[in-house]
Amino acid sequence: MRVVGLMSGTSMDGIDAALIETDGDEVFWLGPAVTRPYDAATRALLVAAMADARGVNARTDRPGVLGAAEIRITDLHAEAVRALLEPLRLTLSDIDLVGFHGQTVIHRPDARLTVQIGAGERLAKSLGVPVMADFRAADVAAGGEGAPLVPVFHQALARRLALPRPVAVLNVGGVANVTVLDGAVPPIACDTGPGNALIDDFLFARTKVPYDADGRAAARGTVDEAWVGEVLAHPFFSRPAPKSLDRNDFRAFVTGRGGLDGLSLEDGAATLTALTAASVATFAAHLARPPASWIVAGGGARNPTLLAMLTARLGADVRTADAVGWSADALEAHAFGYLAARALKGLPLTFPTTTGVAAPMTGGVLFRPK
Ligand SMILES: Nc1ncnc2c1ncn2[C@@H]1O[C@H](COP(=O)(O)OP(=O)(O)OP(=O)(O)O)[C@@H](O)[C@H]1O
Ligand SMILES: CC(=O)N[C@H]1[C@@H]2OC[C@@H](O2)[C@@H](O)[C@@H]1O[C@H](C)C(=O)O
Repeated sequence: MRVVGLMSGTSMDGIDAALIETDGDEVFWLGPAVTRPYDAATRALLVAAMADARGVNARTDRPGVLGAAEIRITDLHAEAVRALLEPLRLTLSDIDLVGFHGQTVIHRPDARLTVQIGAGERLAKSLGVPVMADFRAADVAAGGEGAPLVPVFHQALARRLALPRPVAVLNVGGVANVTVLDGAVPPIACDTGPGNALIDDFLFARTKVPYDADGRAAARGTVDEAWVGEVLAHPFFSRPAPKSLDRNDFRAFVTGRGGLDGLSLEDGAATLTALTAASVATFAAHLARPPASWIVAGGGARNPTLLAMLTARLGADVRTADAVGWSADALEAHAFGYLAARALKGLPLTFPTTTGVAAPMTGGVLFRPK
């Protein structure tokens, strides 16, 4: 199948669209990708939608601006698909399926609630292509964490890699999540803690620049190790996998810990970057067999200061997804193309060791164009 995967992650920076060829088991081709950044108005609408989402009790509730945000992002996803295909001289009739993650606005697996806005039916109608959406709902309804979903894709990709095992694939988006692959054993996976979200928020509050470009501010700063240690004392970090996070959970991690107000821009950025690296190292320290090789994807792979801190704190080989022939920027979009193909075939997406669901299960909701 030739599938377009679509991801709009917790950083709310835009939409990634990527082509993939797969039968839902093997990955035959990781194709080209595009990123369509959100404009300021869309980002503001999503921030407002996330605030309104706190009033959601059922998956179908759309209070406040949620309904408007859902239509806006659905139409932007349709544009992203067209923008991906046009330069490749492909048309929509060349595409078998679209995997549409949508935008997470609330994730509370403890309350069996996770909502990704994005109207599958509207997208299928607009594109004239079947759309697989709502990937997390079935797992959460069955008592799973609903995240991470990418481990089964990491496992398929890593089969071909000649790297010392165990291999860990670390995605550093707004939230960071990891998959540990160790031979035939099912992958162990979970969210590890903050990825870039706290760094982004801190940089924006201080400078109105939305992220620490190339980790430059952090590279000049000194880490407040005591603060990092205090945050890591939060029970989330010692809880064994599986476990997942909502972007809003981070507030609880840092509240009441003195904040970083007294630190310079550089020291604050260094401390938050170290927190991301240290939370990954804390996870690794709890494993029976710590990974020998780490592959880093997501926006964090572009941050050399973070990569250096990960190398230092993990004491293992750390390389980027690009360095092993994958795409650090498009890996999640590729993943949702792969997951869509699996879901179409009824193959499992989630497992007891990835989301804590009782038995392997498939997911996704298929929308056919009328
Ligand atoms: N050159 C760079 N230097 C430092 N950080 C960068 C760079 N490029 C991207 N980033 C970081 O990566 C973030 C975007 O990462 P990514 O697109 O992987 O997140 P996401 O997919 O939205 O999140 P998630 O995986 O949590 O859903 C940006 O917000 C920024 O913090
Ligand atoms: C609820 C939700 O959208 N979670 C995202 C988020 O962003 C990163 C991390 O937290 C991960 O668990 C998940 O996305 C990836 C793609 C996943 O499900 O594998």
